[in-house]
Amino acid sequence: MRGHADTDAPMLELQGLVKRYPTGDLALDHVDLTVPRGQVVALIGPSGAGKSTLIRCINRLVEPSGGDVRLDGRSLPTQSARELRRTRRQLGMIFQEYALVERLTVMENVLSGRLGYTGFWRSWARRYPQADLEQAFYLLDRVGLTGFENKRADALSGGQRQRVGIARALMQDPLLLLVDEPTASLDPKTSRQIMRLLCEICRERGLSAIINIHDVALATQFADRIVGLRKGRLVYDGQPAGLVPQVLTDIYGMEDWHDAGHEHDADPASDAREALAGMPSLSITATPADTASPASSNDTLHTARATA
Ligand SMILES: Nc1ncnc2c1ncn2[C@@H]1O[C@H](COP(=O)(O)OP(=O)(O)OP(=O)(O)O)[C@@H](O)[C@H]1O
Repeated sequence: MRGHADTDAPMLELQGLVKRYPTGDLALDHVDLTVPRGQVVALIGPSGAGKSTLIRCINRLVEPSGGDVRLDGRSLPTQSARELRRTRRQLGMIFQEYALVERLTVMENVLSGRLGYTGFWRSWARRYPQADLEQAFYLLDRVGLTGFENKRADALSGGQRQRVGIARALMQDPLLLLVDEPTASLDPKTSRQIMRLLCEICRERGLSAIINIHDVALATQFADRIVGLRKGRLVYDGQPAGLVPQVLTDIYGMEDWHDAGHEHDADPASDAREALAGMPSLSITATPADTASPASSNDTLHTARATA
């Protein structure tokens, strides 16, 4: 890994983060979150909870309305455009829709991760330093795409495209990965493979990540920590094992979570069985609501629980 800062600060700190859109929607309502180095956080919550907004406020694709975002000790909201460009190099973004350049090859797409370092003209002339080329080959091998270097992006499957997206983000040598619904367009088996790959790579590299993901089973299986958002507020912050039915109700609202496992068990498709094997959150056994306490003492949790 190259060029990482060496401070004792947490990798990411959100302090009282607020986002109110011009329409009046309050998407984030004073969110506090600290992510240490090397931790993989899954961000879950119902549609409209503010997950994408939170991810985008970190790299200022969406401008926060209030509060602070600190990356490795440096505050982002006040950075000038020039400083922000530099900071964004250190934030690897992986999108649901891959955001590849369709007519470029896999190798060119991966190398575009170095754009922020190499400069436009050098990239345009396709003159990348040897070290970047070697790194791109290495990363393509790591994500399982050796031999695909010269394929055009538009000739790839969804899973292969997401692997390119991961390699491209890693090419930036980021401090933090921001991952927005990486599996939303993928089948269950591919989703699981992609989530496993992402989390393995983070662990290998000591890389922190925030992954916005709808699939609670994948989140609990692969992430170190779960953060649940509801109506822009943090209502769960703790271990995957703490996602008991009462907590799921706090996050998503009323539902019979005990039935969820049975539905999945009944799925006849073998891919789905493979994808769903060993899902901790969906093999939940009945836990009395009054003993179901998440691993966090976050105050907003109790507020939200009271209103759930
Ligand atoms: N560009 C926008 N302008 C106005 N309101 C917005 C905008 N983007 C999001 N919102 C609102 O902000 C709230 C949070 O939206 P956001 O997309 O962050 O939620 P989400 O949890 O990512 O949802 P989903 O899981 O459906 O993607 C919602 O009420 C949404 O309608």
